[in-house]
Amino acid sequence: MTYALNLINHPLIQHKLSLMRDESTSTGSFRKLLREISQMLAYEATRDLPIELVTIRTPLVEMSAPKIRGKKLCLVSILRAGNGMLDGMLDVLPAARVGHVGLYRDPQTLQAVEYYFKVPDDISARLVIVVDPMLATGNSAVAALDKLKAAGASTIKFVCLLAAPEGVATLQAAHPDVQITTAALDQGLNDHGYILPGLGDAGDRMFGTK
Ligand SMILES: O=P(O)(O)OC[C@H]1O[C@H](OP(=O)(O)OP(=O)(O)O)[C@H](O)[C@@H]1O
Ligand SMILES: O=c1cc[nH]c(=O)[nH]1
Ligand SMILES: [Mg+2]
Repeated sequence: MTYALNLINHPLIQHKLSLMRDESTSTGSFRKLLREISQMLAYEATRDLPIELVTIRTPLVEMSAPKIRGKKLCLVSILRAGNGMLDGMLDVLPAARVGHVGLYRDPQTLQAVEYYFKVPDDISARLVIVVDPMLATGNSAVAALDKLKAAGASTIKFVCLLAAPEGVATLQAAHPDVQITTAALDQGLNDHGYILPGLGDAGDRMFGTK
């Protein structure tokens, strides 16, 4: 079974995303907006977490109260740009463990090149939420998920800000068990593998490196 794309059409997210796309938006605003949108995407991506009723005492009475049941969380950031989403996700999910996958996209081949990999030892026992703002060709996401599954991860979600149809198709073909949540599905890729209309290079805009 392949998960349907989880496209989040919330007006607040769409408004903030339009500000991020605007080329005149400053580095500081870009970072702040990505953090805010990621808080909301964390909320949407965890909508289906199972809950159980546990007995607690309020200051007045005993009650059966809902709490999240099942696997604990591990957020995984695809460096560098994933770190901009990680901050917002951790605002909402502060107890989550965190892993990092260092990947950059070779500008000629558009293949992902790995330079770092560090995840919690107990990743196989956790629900893994992988974050990267851009799903373009899908090569980086597929490479990250290949490595995470090899390290034992078995329940994985992927959350991004912008997706190209090509990237969604590639990721769903390689990892049909992974649900993709995104704030927008754009038109496609240009000749250099950039998302159109997109927002440019997410890492460079977030860190001011160009
Ligand atoms: O779907 P793909 O075609 O693989 O492209 C998406 C990747 O490109 C960007 O990273 P980049 O390689 O620019 O690295 P950076 O985050 O360090 O800037 C982005 O953050 C994704 O990881
Ligand atoms: O449009 C794109 C594609 C890949 N990486 C980016 O940062 N932006
Ligand atoms: Mg980049």
